Amino acid sequence: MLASEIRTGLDAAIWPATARAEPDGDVSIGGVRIAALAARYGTPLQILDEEDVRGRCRAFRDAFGDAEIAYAGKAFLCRGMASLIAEEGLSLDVCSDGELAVARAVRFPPGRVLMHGNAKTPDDLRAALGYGVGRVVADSFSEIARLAAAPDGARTRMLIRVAPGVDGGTHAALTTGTDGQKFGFPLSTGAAAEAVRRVLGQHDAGGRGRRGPELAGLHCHLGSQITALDAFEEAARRMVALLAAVRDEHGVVLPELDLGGGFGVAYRPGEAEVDPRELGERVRRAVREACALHRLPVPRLVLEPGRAIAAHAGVTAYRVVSVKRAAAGGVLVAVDGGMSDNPRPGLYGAAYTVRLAGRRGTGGDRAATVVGRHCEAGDVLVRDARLPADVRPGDLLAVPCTGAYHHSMASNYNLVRRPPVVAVRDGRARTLVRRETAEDLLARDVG
Ligand SMILES: Cc1ncc(COP(=O)(O)O)c(C=O)c1O
Ligand SMILES: N[C@@H](CCCC[NH3+])C(=O)O
Repeated sequence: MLASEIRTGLDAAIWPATARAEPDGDVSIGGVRIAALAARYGTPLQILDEEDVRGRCRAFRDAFGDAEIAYAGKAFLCRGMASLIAEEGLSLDVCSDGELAVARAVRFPPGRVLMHGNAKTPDDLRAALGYGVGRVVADSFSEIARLAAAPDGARTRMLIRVAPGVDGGTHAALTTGTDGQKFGFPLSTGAAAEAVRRVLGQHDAGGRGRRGPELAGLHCHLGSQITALDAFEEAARRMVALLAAVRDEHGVVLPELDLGGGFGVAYRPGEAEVDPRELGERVRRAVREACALHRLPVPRLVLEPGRAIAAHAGVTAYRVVSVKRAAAGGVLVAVDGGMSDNPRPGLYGAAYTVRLAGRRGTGGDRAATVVGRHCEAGDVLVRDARLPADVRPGDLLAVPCTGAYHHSMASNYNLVRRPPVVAVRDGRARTLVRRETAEDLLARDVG
């Protein structure tokens, strides 16, 4: 056991920073016990450790010096989270007018908002330009033309999203830096250089000064849940080479280089995870060295971590509804949530750990599969789990590392109501997002 594990009784690499195993078998987070939270808010319940989020924001800021750290809101966004991100001095990456509406609701500083998306709708762009976001990350030639033609277009700043042809070795559905996927302008085909040409070509058209947005720099994002640091280094080198090619062709030194996010986290003990400090050292060194090679000034870096900020802060508490003996041995433990609050096992084969909370189990552990309540045989939350032999209906189970891409990807499948998100800190809990009600479900059903 690691020293940290002995101190908290939990694997610190998996559980939130303030999580503690209590002597009676319960788990507390932010000084509040899961059993107390479940009694007050019901289950399923998504718990967010505020200290954990803040600590990870600071770790990224410390690791990257004067770089801009933009939290990727797609991982988990609500007003409380946006405020916390703003307080910690991070910027915010949004990818829809819906995410922007949340930023707007807390008056997130517009200059620190980046708008992404491979298919931004007219509403997305209107909202971005209307709010005066700091950068729009252009993803297609038609978007470049639309921005040039937009009434507010000339007042915004733009990054061009490049697919640098680097494979981060993650799940195919999460790979976004290679050729042949839908995001960005491929480097290999010359499309990225052509995108730069189009934007800069608008600037001196007819000697009338700049039409369309100012080109602030280049962007790439290799994908998500990547742990190979050499992939980020290689992308940095290729992107700096493109910055140098832009300088050589146009005489323009672009000031910003956004290397995206995608930093992988450990969901289970022993899994690899990106250490922000090591990432910062290696990526900054790769950029510095590439800039020296090309005799370029070092651009201002932007990083966009989503999962690495939010994942570990989240724990989902479920109530056991039934326990069945499984034909293949062990037990099937069915809980009151499932693929509607965590679609990741079904989508990516994602694996989790689970633990009994609220009491101490007896009789040793046995093999268990934790399944959800939905009408699909594939609604499995945790495979290959081990749970106390006496686990029974009414028990609480806690699944760690559910802070990113859980609430944000939750659905109403089977018209199940989405769970609340409750932030905990210093012995207090506060609702960030309340539980959905039957009235909520019926509110849009106007037929
Ligand atoms: C453009 C962009 N930036 C940042 C992220 C955040 O990724 P992650 O949550 O893996 O850090 C994503 C999602 O993969 C993205 O599409
Ligand atoms: N939804 C994915 C991550 C997608 C990243 C967004 N660009 C996941 O849960 O792992």
